[in-house]
Amino acid sequence: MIATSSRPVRIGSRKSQLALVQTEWVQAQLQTHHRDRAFEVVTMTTQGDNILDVALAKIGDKGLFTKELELSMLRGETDLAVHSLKDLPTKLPDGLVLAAITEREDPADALVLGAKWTGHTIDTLPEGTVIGTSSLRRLAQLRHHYPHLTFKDVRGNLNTRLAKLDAGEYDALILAVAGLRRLGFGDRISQVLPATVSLYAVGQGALGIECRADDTDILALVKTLEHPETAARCLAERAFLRQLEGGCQVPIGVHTVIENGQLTLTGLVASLNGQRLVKDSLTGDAASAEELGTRLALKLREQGASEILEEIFATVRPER
Ligand SMILES: NCc1[nH]cc(CCC(=O)O)c1CC(=O)O
Repeated sequence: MIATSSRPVRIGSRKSQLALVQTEWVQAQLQTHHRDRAFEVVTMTTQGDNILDVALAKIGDKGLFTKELELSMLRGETDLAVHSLKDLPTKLPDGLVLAAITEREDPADALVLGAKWTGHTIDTLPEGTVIGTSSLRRLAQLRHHYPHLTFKDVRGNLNTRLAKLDAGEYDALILAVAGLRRLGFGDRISQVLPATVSLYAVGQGALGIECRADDTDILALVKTLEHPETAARCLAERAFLRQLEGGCQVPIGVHTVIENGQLTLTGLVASLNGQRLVKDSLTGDAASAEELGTRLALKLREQGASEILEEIFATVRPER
């Protein structure tokens, strides 16, 4: 007799190539850990996949890439969802939880140069070179360090962006190392940007698995994929962001390391023009990761981050 629990576990995913590669990896991992269960992938389009003509920074809404996946779990049509952790809002809808965080790829940002700039680094690119990025975080930090470069918004999936670079619309792009490597474009990386140039996005390079809070069966299945060190780092980063954000995208970057159980979190809040950067670090027990994140956020607020954030909320808060 087939038990009810042998019904396939349904994994929700976006349809983008990167999302599918990530979800299929999670599916394969779950299958290895739970050979007696069946796992199937259910794909869906999210709001963020449809809005391709508006600069992402101007869309204040949280959860653009996650909402449809969450609604499907709440309706009982899927059992879990796989997200790029950096796209998952720091506050989840009632009834859903972040059940596991998987091992992180390199969380850094990468410089991808157009063919005519081969041999250059971000430091040697001349005045007026056009850099494509759609992230306020990358924009603010790079404007700060390289005011002579020109920045231009770029949208679309990774393939589209690389095609635009190759067509000469940009001289270079800044993209996450993780996404490039996962899609087999690791050889396009010209330079991995050091923390002195660009602090990464909260959760960048890690996958977040979300499920219903009361689904003990799925919670237990998914927990087997958790990577404790990545989880501690990302929980600190997410607590930091949660304390600072106020309903729209802001230039916030982080860097985390764990050594002998001690977690060091570096965080940065920047003004949009990159002229003001507030940056500091805290070290504490990795077991109290979230508390560390919150404390660092409050510390930055005391150092001027609150003024920067208020100014940004006043400028880019979307009209509704
Ligand atoms: N915002 C888009 C996005 N969401 C996740 C990744 C890939 C990297 C990751 O897993 O963090 C990317 C692309 C990018 O930022 O270059």
